[in-house]
Amino acid sequence: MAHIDAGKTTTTERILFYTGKKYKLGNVDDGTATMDWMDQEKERGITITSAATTCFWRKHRINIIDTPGHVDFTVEVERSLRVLDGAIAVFDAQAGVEPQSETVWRQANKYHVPRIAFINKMDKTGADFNAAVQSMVDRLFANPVPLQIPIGAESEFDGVIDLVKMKAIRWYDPDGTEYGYEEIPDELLERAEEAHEDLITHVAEFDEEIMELYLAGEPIPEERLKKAIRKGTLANQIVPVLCGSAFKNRGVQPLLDAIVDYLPAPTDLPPVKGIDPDTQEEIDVRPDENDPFVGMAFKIMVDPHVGKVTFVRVYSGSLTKGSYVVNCNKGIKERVSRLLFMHANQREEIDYIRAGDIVAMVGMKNTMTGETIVADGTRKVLLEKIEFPEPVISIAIEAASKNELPKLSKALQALTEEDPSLKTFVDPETNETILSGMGELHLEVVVERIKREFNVNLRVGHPQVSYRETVKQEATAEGKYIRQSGGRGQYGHVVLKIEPSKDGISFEDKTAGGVIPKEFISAIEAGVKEAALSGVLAGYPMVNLKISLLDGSYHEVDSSEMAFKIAASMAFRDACRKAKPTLLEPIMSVELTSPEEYLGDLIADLNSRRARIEGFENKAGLRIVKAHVPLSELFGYATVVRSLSQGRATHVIQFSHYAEVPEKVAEKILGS
Ligand SMILES: Nc1nc2c(ncn2[C@@H]2O[C@H](COP(=O)(O)OP(=O)(O)OP(=O)(O)O)[C@@H](O)[C@H]2O)c(=O)[nH]1
Repeated sequence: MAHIDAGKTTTTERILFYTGKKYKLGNVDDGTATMDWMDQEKERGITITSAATTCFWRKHRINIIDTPGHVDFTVEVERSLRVLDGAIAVFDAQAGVEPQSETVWRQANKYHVPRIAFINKMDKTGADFNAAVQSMVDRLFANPVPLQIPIGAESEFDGVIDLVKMKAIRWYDPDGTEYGYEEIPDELLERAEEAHEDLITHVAEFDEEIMELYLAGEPIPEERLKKAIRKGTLANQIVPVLCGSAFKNRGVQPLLDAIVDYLPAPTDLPPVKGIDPDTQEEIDVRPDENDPFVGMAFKIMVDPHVGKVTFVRVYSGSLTKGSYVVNCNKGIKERVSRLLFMHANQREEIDYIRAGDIVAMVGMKNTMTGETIVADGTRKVLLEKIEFPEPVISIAIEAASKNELPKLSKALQALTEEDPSLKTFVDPETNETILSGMGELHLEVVVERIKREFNVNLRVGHPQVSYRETVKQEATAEGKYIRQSGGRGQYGHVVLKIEPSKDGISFEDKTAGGVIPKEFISAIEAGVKEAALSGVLAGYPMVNLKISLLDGSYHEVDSSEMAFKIAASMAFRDACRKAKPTLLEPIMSVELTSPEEYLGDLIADLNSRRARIEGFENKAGLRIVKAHVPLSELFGYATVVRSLSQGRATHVIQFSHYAEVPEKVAEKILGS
């Protein structure tokens, strides 16, 4: 995981090369990287989807997911961190911690994922190992502990010093396959000894035995030190730091050693908590092959050769191909016809999987990302869902001719199944198909895929902001849906209160004494939630509402779920109109990095975009500006930054929060 361009894909490629899964070195720059298999990834030189792959090192199986660095594809990072047990955070030795690394670091914190840091690009001009490590402290509040220091930097970079073994490691051929341990060069001995002592004092903070040995001035055996580093890493108390240059084939084998030595095996982890969907009781899901099978689907992909595959992390038990599983979220049975290990763009058929594996399943039809599957006939378990952010930006698309409509709908179904941050719907007013996603690049990539992979000619509108609606005060309203025109009538009657809340939409039944029979309450809730999908101001989805059902009445014969649903929707819309409805817009956090001389112009420009400047920082001779800016003001921003700074400023935009649209601006949006 890392910021865009830190070198994740290059590092992963090297790992595949040295572990023997690939016989030729692939490069991102000439489009031969195996991990970036989608055409657009090769053309754009970025990772878009995260491919899962398996390799072996020192008799350990390592499952790797190479994640994208661009903010528009954070869902890939989110789901990968949700199912992986450890992470390598790759940093650029010259740039240090960059904005997107902060985001992924927070995501890894959320899932308590132990990490190792790899300071890559030690060969690059301006590479500075110590500054990069310090930036982990300053910007990530991490506790980095170097296990290596570099020998030289920039074009002089020539290997690393292993502070655990207290040896130098040097590589002897351009491919980096031959390497060996040597004595530490004299001129670096003093620095290495200081760094070694630093390592020990760090580890001694949480390992008493090492503290005692250290205080007594006794040598600490290598194995003992490694054990302590492993303990600290697993407990997320320290982050071991290594360095190298993936591009120049230096430093990757020790990184593989560190994965084996310091990152957890599935069996090192505490049981995962699940719940029984029927009784809501908590269940411990243990990483034990002999327990019943429990797995989580975390990615759906259409593989060009095998068709639809579902990537599953196995948390417990084992499964053979051809077995039936039960999807506990949907209560349906699915058959797993084939099991595959994916090696980037190749696949290996297997018969049997077990706890800890990450595997591609073929045959499941209805299981979606984030759903739990168990072996048929065993206890049901629900694992915690994966959270995905809401899309903030939309475009209208249209098939160029009617004949292409079936292909378009097939494309949309496949792509939304694959990508939970992509939403699509038909605008009832204009009849246009709307695609909503995380950013301009995200939607651009999706549109290209529809054109190329599904062969649909498309007309594409301009990007639009996904607004939301909410209310500013409390209001109560009544909804009656009563029809008595011969035969069986309709009778639904509810009184609802709505009020602003912090997030989401919640519904509570506050009626007592059966004024409305239980079986209609869920129809009322469904009616309210459906109505909330399009707000009363301009039809945008409503958020941040608490809805209470206060009162109502029913009719012995005429009441039906449908009648209550309609009554609820009427009451809800009426209450919203009374409760000061208001428009919300997505606010993005923008981080600009620029040489001082362009700062004035860039800030003046930001101010013209309703920006709120949050602060300034200095880093490596550059100025960093942090600001909050409404998304509607940011279309085409990249071009402006480029021209105002002669291409020398860079920026990162990511979603921050929703905020009320100022009245003047809202009038314009609603009037249009
Ligand atoms: N000098 C130098 N360049 C490197 C090194 N590693 C990677 N690069 C270059 O940095 C660029 C980005 O590398 P990638 O491996 O695509 O980076 P990434 O982190 O996977 O990028 P995204 O997937 O798009 O987020 C490419 O041009 C690489 O050749 C390195 O060790 N030294």
